[in-house]
Amino acid sequence: MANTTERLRRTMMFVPGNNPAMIKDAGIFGADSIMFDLEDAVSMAEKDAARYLVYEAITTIDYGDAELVVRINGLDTPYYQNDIKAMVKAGIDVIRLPKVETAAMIHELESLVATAEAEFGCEIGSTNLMAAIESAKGVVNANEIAAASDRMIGIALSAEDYTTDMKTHRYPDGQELLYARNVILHAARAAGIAAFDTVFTNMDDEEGFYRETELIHQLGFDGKSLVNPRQIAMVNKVYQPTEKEIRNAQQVIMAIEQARLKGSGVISMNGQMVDRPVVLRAERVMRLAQATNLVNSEGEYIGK
Ligand SMILES: CC(C)(COP(=O)(O)OP(=O)(O)OC[C@H]1O[C@@H](n2cnc3c(N)ncnc32)[C@H](O)[C@@H]1OP(=O)(O)O)[C@@H](O)C(=O)NCCC(=O)NCCSC(=O)C[C@@](O)(CC(=O)O)C(=O)O
Ligand SMILES: [Mg+2]
Repeated sequence: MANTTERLRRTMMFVPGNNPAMIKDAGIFGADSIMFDLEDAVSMAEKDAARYLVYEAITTIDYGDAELVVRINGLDTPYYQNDIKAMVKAGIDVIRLPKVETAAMIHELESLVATAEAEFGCEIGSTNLMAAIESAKGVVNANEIAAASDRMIGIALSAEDYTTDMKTHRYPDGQELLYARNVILHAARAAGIAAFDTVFTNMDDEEGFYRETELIHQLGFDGKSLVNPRQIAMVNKVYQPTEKEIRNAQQVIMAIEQARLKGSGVISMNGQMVDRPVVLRAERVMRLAQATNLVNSEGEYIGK
């Protein structure tokens, strides 16, 4: 079974591992996950210094409730083994492996992580994993990658490298990503793990950012990789359930309880059939509403 622990992962913000100022303040913006980058944001000359800096940050700075993720260097580099050792020793929550193309790559990562956990006296299995899919081969093998380990918490689309591999580039309507987004989403859902959409890199195009976030929310992604703190509030706004959705979810949950008391699993509410999938969706809306403080402990809508 995959690691299905459900936590909010709407926003996973990249923080360059060689930038002390950004690393120091990364916790103040309210990202669900902070992702320290040791890979493409860091030049070859700074790889060792960045690893050391990120290790120090994780072991000394209080990032509150944020999940701490590190994007290590790829398995085709001379850096990944030292990255894994240092990050496991630091007690990182999640290791994100870039440019994953096969399940065997996740197996190799898993084995090195287990060895490091044993070496540093960490609980075996305490380090979660995720994969970034950045090529056609990765998309083709997404099902096996998503199911490759019990430690996997999610898979992410990485559109900058992916569109390069596909001999195209990114367009405003995102048609070039439609197939990969759907494959990644289905692979994640089939494996019971999270799916993350790609970064949006034009900081001045707020309208484009909203359009893309609304699309991936509609498709069913858990969240998005981000490059800038200004993008966090915009994603949260799209992912926040509306008052109408919350009130409807409350009604659905009350209606089905009444139905169950009468021995039925299906009921009509305002002309709408309410059965198990409708109830599961309503429960998810309420979990999101609780996590975002839109309801009180009694489940009553309190807004913001
Ligand atoms: C984009 C920009 C240059 C814009 O600069 P700007 O100067 O316009 O930013 P401003 O908004 O003015 O900053 C206001 C204040 O926030 C601070 N601040 C900004 N960003 C912050 C941040 N990320 N973390 C903490 N703090 C931050 C800043 O220091 C300032 O603080 P202060 O001075 O105190 O006011 C900057 O954000 C940035 O460098 N981003 C990270 C870029 C990065 O990591 N790229 C690699 C990952 S993608 C990749 O590899 C492709 C991929 O692999 C992806 C995949 O796999 O998914 C694929 O293939 O698709
Ligand atoms: Mg990339």
